[in-house]
Order: sequence, then C-alpha cells, then structure tokens
Amino acid sequence: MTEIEARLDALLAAPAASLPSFAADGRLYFLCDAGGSAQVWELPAGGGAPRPRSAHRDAVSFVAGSPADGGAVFGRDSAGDERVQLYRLEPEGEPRPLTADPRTIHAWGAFSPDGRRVACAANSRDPAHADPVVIDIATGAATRLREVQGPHELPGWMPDGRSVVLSTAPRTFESELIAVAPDGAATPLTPHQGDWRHMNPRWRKDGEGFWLLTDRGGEFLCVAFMLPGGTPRRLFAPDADVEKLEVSPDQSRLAVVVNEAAWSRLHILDAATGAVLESPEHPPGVITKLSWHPDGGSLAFDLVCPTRPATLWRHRRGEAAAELLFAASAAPEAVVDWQTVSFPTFDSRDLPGFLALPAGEAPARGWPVLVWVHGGPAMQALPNWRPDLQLMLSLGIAVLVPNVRGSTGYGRDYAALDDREKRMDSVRDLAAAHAWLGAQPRFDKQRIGIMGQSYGGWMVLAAVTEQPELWAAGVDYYGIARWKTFFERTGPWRVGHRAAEYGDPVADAELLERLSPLHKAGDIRCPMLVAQGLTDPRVPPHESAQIVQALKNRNVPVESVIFPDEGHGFLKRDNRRTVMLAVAGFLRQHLMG
Ligand SMILES: CSCC[C@H](NC=O)C(=O)N[C@@H](C)C(=O)O
Repeated sequence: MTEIEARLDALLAAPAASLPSFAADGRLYFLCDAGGSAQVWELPAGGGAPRPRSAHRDAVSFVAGSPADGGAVFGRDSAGDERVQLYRLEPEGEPRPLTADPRTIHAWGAFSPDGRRVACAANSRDPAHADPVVIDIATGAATRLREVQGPHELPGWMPDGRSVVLSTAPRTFESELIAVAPDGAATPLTPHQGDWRHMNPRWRKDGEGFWLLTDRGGEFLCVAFMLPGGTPRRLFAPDADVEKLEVSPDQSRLAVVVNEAAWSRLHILDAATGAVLESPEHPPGVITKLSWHPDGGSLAFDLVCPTRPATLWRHRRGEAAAELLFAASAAPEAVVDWQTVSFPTFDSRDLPGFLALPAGEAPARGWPVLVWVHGGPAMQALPNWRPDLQLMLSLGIAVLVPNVRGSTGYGRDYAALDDREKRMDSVRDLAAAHAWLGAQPRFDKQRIGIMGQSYGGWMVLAAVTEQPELWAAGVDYYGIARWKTFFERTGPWRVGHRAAEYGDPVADAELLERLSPLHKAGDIRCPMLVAQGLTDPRVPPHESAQIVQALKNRNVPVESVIFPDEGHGFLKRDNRRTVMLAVAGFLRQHLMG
C-alpha cells in the first residue's frame, strides 16, 4: 500500500453521522456510512449504544422517525438511479418495502399526523409528472390524490391529516404551495405575482395558518407566518438566507438555521413574534437537519465542517452551548481547515470563496493549486468535510473553492448574475480566481488545475476551452459537454426546470450551442480526467463519453473513470476511493511533476 493510499484510507475511514430524526418514543434515527455507504442507524431513547437498522450496498438518502411510534421510514435508490423506493422500519425488526416499482421516483414527503400513512410525490404515471400519492403503512395500499403536471415535492400534510401540501418549483427562484384534498381538489396556499419561493411549510395545529421560509419581496429567505391564500407576515428576516425551520412540538418555538456566508448559525425563535430566544453556541460548520425531541426539551442537529465528517449535536432548552451527542469516529488527524476569502473579478466585485493551504511553508516556486468548482449552478460550495480535497492538501496542493456569480447563499441578485447570456461571466470569474492566485508568490501560477462536478464539470470544460493558457490540468466529474445532448437525455421530469435555468433547448438552441464546450474541444491544451456514473439521471453519461472521445481524437491526454453502479455522485466508499486515487495520481503527475 502506498503512502497516498494509506492517507486516503485514513481519511475515508472516518464515517459521518447525519440527518437526525426523532421518533415518537424518543429514539433518534440518523444516517451513518460506517459500513461503506450511508445506512439507517438509531440511538436508543434512553441512551446507550447506537445500532444499525439497514444494510444495503446502495446509500440510504433519508430517514424519518414516526410521529406515532418508534418506527421510521427511509428511502434508497438502486445504484444511484434516483428511483427512490420507500421502506418501513418497525420499532424492532428488519426493513419492509413500502414501494417496489424500480422505474418510479418516490420523492419523500411526510408521515400523516397520526403516523399511519405516508405521502410522497411519485412519477409512476408518467416520468415527467410527480403526483401526490398516499400510502397506508399497514396495508401498503397506495392512492394517487391528483394527476399533476411536472415535477413536485411533498413537504407535508395539513393538520387535519386528510389533505397534503404539494410544492411545485418550475424555476430555481419560484415555488408555490398547494393543498390537495383526498378527492384531488387543489387549493393554492401561496398565490402570488412574480417569481418568489415558498418553502418548508409547518402548520399550526389549529390549521389556521403555517410558518414557512419565503423570499417574497426580498433578497433572502426569511421566516414568515401566513394564512392560506394570504400574505406572508415576516417574523425573522436577517440579511442572509434562513435555510432550515422546525417548529417545537408545543409550537411555542422555532429552530432555524441561518446561512452566514455558507457557515451555519442556529437560533431558537419565539414562534409568535420571531424574536430570538436562544442562539446556542456550536462549532463552526454546516447544519443540514434539525429535529425536535418529542418532549420539546431538546433539539438534535447534525454539523459537518472541513476538518471532520458530520457529527450529531443536541441543544437542551436553556443551555448556552450545544453538546456533542454522537460522533461515528474520532476527529481525523493532520487535516486542514478552510478559511473564508474573497477575490476581485472583472466587474469590480469581490467574490467569496474558501482557501485551504498545505501544512508548512510554501515551496520556493509556490504551491500548486486546485480550484474546485461547485455544481448547480444555483448552489453554494459549503465548508464541509471533503476527504478528496484533504488528500490533495496532504500532497502539497493548495485548494481554492470559489462561489462565483450564480451561486446561492448571497442573495437573489447574485444568483442571477450568470443567467442565460451572462453565463460566461461566471467562467470569467474563474480566470479572475486564477489571476488572484497567480499574483501571490506562495502559489505557482504555472501549476493551477481546475476541478468540478455536474454543472461544475461544465464550468471546468468551459474554462479549459475558453482559457486554455491558464489551466495546467482539468478534472471533470459528470459535466455537461453539449447542452443539446444534455437536454435530449436528462430525466424528462427535469427538462422544464433546467430549461428555465439554462435556456430553452429549441428557442435558445443557438445560445446553447455557443455555450457547449464540446465544439471547442480542440482548444483544450491541458491533460484531462473525466469521471462518470453510468446510472446518472441528471447528467447523461453520453456527455462524458463525447468529451473523452473528442479529446482522444485530438490526442489530448485524457483519463476516464467510469462507475456502472453510481449515478449523480459517487457514494460508495470503494468507488470514492478509486476515483480519489485516480485524481490524486493525475494531479501529482500534472501539477507536481
Ligand atoms: C438542480 S440540479 C443541481 C444538481 C447538480 N449539482 C451538483 O451535483 C447539477 O449541477 N446539476 C446540473 C448539471 C443540472 O442538472 O442542471
């Protein structure tokens, strides 16, 4: 075993514990990847050792504790195909399938208030349309409430336990909530003019109204309360996105998470006024899930940061600081924290990002650098645990993780700066990042590589074709090479939403062809590595196949790493190890030679 393999194995051996969800009897379900992929585990209600409750090679994507007993429901797909199937866990015993249609996506929704049924949005009728479906847990009987058009999510039930709430998001910054009754009748809950988001509804038990996250009338998502069909009344509106909202069981308090330049901050609010009651201290990091204990006396949440995989934390009501509830492993050793930075770009903006430096002094010629580009584009690179980047840092490669224009988390206006004809401005931001790095003697501007996933893979291909003189190496994880073929093959349920983001494949065909790096593959000068999962329903494998072939036809050095059992992301530990070692070897050869 090489030193690099040993280092990576040590990094990958640190499992994560995330996505906590209490069940009615006080046990805490969560996901843990100690066995090589995320599976369901539980912490007993009275404390004690955690235990695994599922065992699949494929990763579980969520787990929800029952509001009525010690059971749960969880979901997993097959080999990354995102056709999520639902499973029931009784308080004791093995999982039992609630759905078993491998062609259908059962997008998780919620338990009914009495815990006897679950609701999801399922595209069983037509791949392009996700209908609200209610499933009886005891019998497995499934009932479609309504036939709808397009993709939907199902964020919850109405308090009456009869109607469900459906969410439709035709565009990134537009979403609305609709009540669907047992007879299929649909009632808009958030009618509005213009593109505004209405998310995360949590009903008051009397059914008179609901709390939600919305950006209606502002730049950022805030906490509001509204009556069905009414106007949101803002309760808590910091100059930042509020990303999580959970109401305490007695409905007197709201747990919320604020995105502060990508770092998470937990607050407990007065549910009636929105006043901040508590701001429990917690380590710097990213919180992705909140769950109130059924007795309302404490709140569980997960927290991940650049130096440690996700761990579980608990805030006890009235305590000044949160306490560590469960860690699946000790904190990894010899890891590097990320520092928040900003850098200037072509239109006099300062762009946010994160920088991580190898240990010790920079070499005389300066460190080589890897610029890592997130996907989306309406997403945000977060300061979370990245064993792949920690491995590069161990090799002596510095890392810059920019949130160029188009990223979320910095307001609606910033996210719109890369829309349609302005798309290449975000690629110009990558050149600005390169210039900022190259102007610093601690970095070697001749040895700056670029890496990205999904839309970030497109950014890599756009950068190495538009700016071939800048980049010493490129790593493309399942990126788009040609928008025309992307739209022809991506999942039919997502074409409308993506067309709203990128442009219509017919009406904007000329723009999309201009933005397709495949046509400029001959301009690429640097060696490339391309990685792809063959069951990816978002970015078709055909995209990677095209760019690899184009590079081979032009004798550009290209490596490819293909996984038959992965989709839009590499979730299985053995596959992650394979691709991370391939990237490490590739970057050592081309950034450190
Ligand atoms: C709205 S899908 C975002 C998921 C993905 N991001 C990271 O993996 C992504 O970038 N998808 C792009 C290619 C898309 O589907 O348009």
